[in-house]
Amino acid sequence: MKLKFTKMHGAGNDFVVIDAINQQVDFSPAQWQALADRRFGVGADQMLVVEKSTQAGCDFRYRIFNSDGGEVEQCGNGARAFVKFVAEKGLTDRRSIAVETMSGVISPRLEDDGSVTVDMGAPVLEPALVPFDTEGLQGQPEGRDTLWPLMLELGGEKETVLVSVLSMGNPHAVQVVADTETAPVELTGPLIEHHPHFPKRVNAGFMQIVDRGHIRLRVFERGAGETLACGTGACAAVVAGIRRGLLDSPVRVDARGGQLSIAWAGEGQPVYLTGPAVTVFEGEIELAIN
Ligand SMILES: N[C@H](CCC[C@H](N)C(=O)O)C(=O)O
Repeated sequence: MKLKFTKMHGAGNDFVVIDAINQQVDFSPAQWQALADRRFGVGADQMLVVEKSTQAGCDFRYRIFNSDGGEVEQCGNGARAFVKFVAEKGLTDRRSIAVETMSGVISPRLEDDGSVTVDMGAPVLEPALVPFDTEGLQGQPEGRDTLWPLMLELGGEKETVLVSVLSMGNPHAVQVVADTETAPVELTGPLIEHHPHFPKRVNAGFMQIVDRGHIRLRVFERGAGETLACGTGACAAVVAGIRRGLLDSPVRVDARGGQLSIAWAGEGQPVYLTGPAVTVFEGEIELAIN
């Protein structure tokens, strides 16, 4: 079957965006993986699916599939591409929309300068809801945050990393490192992603504090590996840094693929993510796997 898609990115985190209102889209994990493959398919970190919402007050439903084929709860960079896509395709004449996701309603808004600001909702800080199993772990309070020790096994060597754990609808484990460029992201990222204390796996963030309003961030994403930017990862890192007393809102986040800005007014308040959304090309693909 032929599928129309739009290739987009948000600060280098790249997406295949699909209108499932005017096309029939019902793929298996294997088909999503095939679409995301950078050699045999279109190639993307995530696939974003646009549907009509049945939820009162919502304009659209937004489904997200990682390049490993798994459906997930949230994607911040994708939310910016989503609102640009529906505006460009004439699926709405509104610049600010309410979008239903697996983890609740988010509200992206197209700004006059072409950037997009997304109300990502409030962070979830209760470990059990992340979900994170704290059984057998001794948390260490730091400010209003708690640092949790994760034991990692690396080539027979044991290493413990201290992480902040929270959810932006999807799970995040964030650690502070001296220098993101020399941080062992490729080595420890997968070990954290698959750590047994995270029953749904986890996105692993590596944050370098530049000053109280500026961080550098790399994220080894659940189900996608390291990406050039992670919107929910940027939200999680800034929330963790503010709770630890290391950062003041708003915070500039330098990802490898571009710059994001995060604002958070504190406990119970929504996190605002601002950044670019770029359309790269339109395409059509005949999906071989049925
Ligand atoms: N890999 C993430 C989903 C994509 C998040 C990221 N691309 C963003 O911009 O938030 C997860 O499994 O939770």
